[in-house]
Amino acid sequence: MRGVLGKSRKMICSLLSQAPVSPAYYYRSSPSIYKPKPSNRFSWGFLAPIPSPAIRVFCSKPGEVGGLMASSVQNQGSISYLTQREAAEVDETLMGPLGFSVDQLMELAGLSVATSIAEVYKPSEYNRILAICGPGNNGGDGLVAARHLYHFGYKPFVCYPKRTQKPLYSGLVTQLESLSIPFLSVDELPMDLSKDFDILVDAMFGFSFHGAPRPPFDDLIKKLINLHYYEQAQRKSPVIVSVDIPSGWHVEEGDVGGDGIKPDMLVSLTAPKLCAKKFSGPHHFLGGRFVPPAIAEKYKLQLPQYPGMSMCVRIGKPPQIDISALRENYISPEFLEEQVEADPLDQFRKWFDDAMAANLKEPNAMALSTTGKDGKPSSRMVLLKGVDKDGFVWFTNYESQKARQLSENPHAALLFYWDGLNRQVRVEGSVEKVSDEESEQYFHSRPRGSQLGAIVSKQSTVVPGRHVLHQQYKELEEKYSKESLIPKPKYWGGYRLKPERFEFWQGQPSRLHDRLEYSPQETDGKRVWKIVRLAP
Ligand SMILES: NC(=O)C1=CN([C@@H]2O[C@H](COP(=O)(O)OP(=O)(O)OC[C@H]3O[C@@H](n4cnc5c(N)ncnc54)[C@H](OP(=O)(O)O)[C@@H]3O)[C@@H](O)[C@H]2O)[C@H](O)CC1
Ligand SMILES: Cc1cc2nc3c(=O)[nH]c(=O)nc-3n(C[C@H](O)[C@H](O)[C@H](O)COP(=O)(O)O)c2cc1C
Ligand SMILES: Cc1ncc(COP(=O)(O)O)c(C=O)c1O
Ligand SMILES: [K+]
Repeated sequence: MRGVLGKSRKMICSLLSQAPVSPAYYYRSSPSIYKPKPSNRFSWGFLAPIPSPAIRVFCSKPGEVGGLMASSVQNQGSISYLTQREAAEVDETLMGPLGFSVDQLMELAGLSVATSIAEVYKPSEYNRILAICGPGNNGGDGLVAARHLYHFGYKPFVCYPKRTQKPLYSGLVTQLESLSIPFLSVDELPMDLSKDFDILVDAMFGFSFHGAPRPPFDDLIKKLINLHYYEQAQRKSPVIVSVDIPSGWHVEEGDVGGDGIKPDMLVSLTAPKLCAKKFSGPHHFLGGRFVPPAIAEKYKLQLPQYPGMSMCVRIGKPPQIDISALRENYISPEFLEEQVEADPLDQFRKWFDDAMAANLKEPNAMALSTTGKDGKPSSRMVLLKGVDKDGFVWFTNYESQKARQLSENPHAALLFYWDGLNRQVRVEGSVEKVSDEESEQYFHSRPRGSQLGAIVSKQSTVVPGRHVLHQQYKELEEKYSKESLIPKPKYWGGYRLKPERFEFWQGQPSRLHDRLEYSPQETDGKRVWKIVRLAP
């Protein structure tokens, strides 16, 4: 089967560098979550999937995103809590026999704080951040977090009233100044923080706090406490994110008098401290993904698994989900008629290259919708395995539901959704089977396991149990030793959709999306594509 482009990824990326905007300009108000770089070579016709961590998020109110699910959700009862002495000991061990420097730990701790914030609070709704940094390492975490949050697209400010000239800290200050991040003195802070900031990062004190807060931190802590009364008066107030310990709380007994700050988020570092048991805010995260087994064993740490490559993990359950508030506010470059390719296939290739360059997961995954003679539509995901001037190709079982419907009604719709770029592409047309040669060639290009799977699976029929499939698979594995050719089943092969309509959709703010439709017109006996803009 001929693919259309045999371009290497390098060539595609260099093409992209001439593109008016790079994928980085496509902006969803969703947090920047690290995605691994793809390792697979890319060429048209045979596209390999790109692994990336499965991350699902839920939100609880406009602009607020819940948190990581799956293995990160733990019953808080099974979590360990460190005493103040244990916390100090762990740090000493990490920075002594275990070879870490305080710079490294502070960098990782600050990054954990920033990623925890980004998991929950979208920069489009919670953009202005004030990091209040104390005189010790907790303050250093705050300085590091401010720098990362700047690069995540937030607008950070820093209040760092008691500075030390230690190179580590003055270096952090220089880094922030080089980004023109404003430093505000205590006197420069507004009396009422609620109007000027969306997030307050409490990086004043960590596990070395003791006694009563001394100036100027006593007043700063009071400012944060007062916000709680605004909240009670139903006034919008900034969320408070406490680093490691809610400042002013007793490191072990917590908010002893009950009149301390009430953070919305607590980012415990390395492991939660005893005071975290008294934390009742909606978002408790763990950061500091550097705990070696020696420490975990010594302190019998029970901690949630970090998912994928994430630098933070939620402790406990995300807050109740308000599904109606689940939305992204798409911000993208405008998509204009004068910019697009005359041939929709060229336009598709351009957008597909962008999706590949943006490292989106399986950009060749598409929803395939079919309808049989009963007029009842059905949809499912399939993988695009080739596209050229003749059409869009996928492979499947010729006795499945989709196959039955296509035999009754040989028309279908394809839908690509490239979320990282706020884009969807719709392709509709008539469908026919590809040649046996194409099916044979593709079938034998698949991993042997997939070939055996295709034989085993009477796709879309009822099976008594998964063990039946696995037993049959095992028998076939023995039957077809490593070298022998696995015969393609007659009931397996490809389909090609010959496009009769395309629509390219680019998400825009306020739902005023760009939609450009291509439909075929006969002009002087030639088929040309007419391009119109559809209302969003
Ligand atoms: N393992 C990790 O993930 C790492 C976490 N880190 C962070 O470091 C803090 C602990 O840092 P440390 O410097 O030991 O302590 P603090 O940041 O809590 O603060 C110490 C300074 O605060 C002063 N202090 C103490 N009590 C008061 C008070 N009541 N009023 C005013 N000032 C106070 C204290 O002064 P002293 O005179 O008491 O010495 C210090 O100047 C930990 O919690 C993490 O956030 C690191 O990043 C390393 C890795
Ligand atoms: C991302 C993804 C890609 C898929 N790709 C294919 C494919 O290329 N071919 C296929 O037969 N099934 C594929 N499937 C499985 C189909 O979604 C579906 O379960 C199966 O084809 C049966 O559909 P049917 O009963 O409607 O025919 C894929 C599923 C997912 C989630
Ligand atoms: C059941 C099934 N058949 C076929 C395919 C086509 O893809 P591949 O050849 O890469 O397995 C897929 C892909 O997910 C699939 O799930
Ligand atoms: K703190």
